[in-house]
Amino acid sequence: MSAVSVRRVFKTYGHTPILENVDLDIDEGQFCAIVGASGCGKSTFLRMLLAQEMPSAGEIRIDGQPPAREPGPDRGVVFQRYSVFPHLSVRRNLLLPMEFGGSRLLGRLFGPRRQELEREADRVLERIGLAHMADAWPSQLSGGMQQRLAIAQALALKPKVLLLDEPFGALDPGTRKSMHEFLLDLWRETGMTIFMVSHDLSEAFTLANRVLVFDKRRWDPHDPTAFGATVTYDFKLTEKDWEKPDVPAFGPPDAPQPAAG
Ligand SMILES: Nc1ncnc2c1ncn2[C@@H]1O[C@H](COP(=O)(O)OP(=O)(O)OP(=O)(O)O)[C@@H](O)[C@H]1O
Repeated sequence: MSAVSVRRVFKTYGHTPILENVDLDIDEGQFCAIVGASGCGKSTFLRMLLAQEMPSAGEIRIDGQPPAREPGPDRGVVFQRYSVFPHLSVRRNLLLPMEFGGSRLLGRLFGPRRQELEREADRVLERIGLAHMADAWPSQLSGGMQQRLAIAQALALKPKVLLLDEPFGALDPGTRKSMHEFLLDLWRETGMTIFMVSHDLSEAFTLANRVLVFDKRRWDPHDPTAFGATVTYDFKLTEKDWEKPDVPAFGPPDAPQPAAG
């Protein structure tokens, strides 16, 4: 059974089709990058995996079940804009999901298990270059630092499915590279299934082992909103073809091309 199955999913807002006939099987442990033109429905697709939106038609299954409406350790999520708790220190921000993961019924943990988690949190903070800020408030961190913390927070739960919506967009190139390595290490360690929306093709092809291109198959020049997007290319990469393949430019197939000069 696929970890995630998407069967003939359509999504419409009002009368406007956004996605049409998306049909996918994602294996457990696959790292799927989702790329496509702005506004083609990539975030909408992620929101359907989170059950924040329902398909207008078709169905989505995660481990054979419809995606749960409640957030839980089965799915972690990171959005482009960092979303950490402003009233908790950096260390507490990281400990909170760890405690939640380790003690779902009992609430806060105490004793040796808690000390173990604190040591684990400190190791992660060291790893993401925030050890010196462990006792600071999020407001004292730069945007890039806050995003690193948000990513580490989502990963702390070791979710089965991780959903990333442009998670590295706001990071400087050096930080971005070290967060790429951090994510890849955790992916290899945990074998979680990852969906990552990215506008950066090289990032998509460097990190993921499957790249889904969302685009419109049909295009009405008189009404650009007449048709929704679907998966037009599905690149399954092996270690050997980790190099970026020749990917066509995004855009509707029959859209007028900009005039040269
Ligand atoms: N709640 C909503 N109600 C109505 N229209 C919406 C809603 N959410 C998204 N849309 C529209 O659906 C389309 C797809 O939006 P979405 O954010 O999924 O695109 P995207 O591919 O993630 O874009 P970007 O790359 O720019 O982030 C857009 O035209 C957007 O305006």
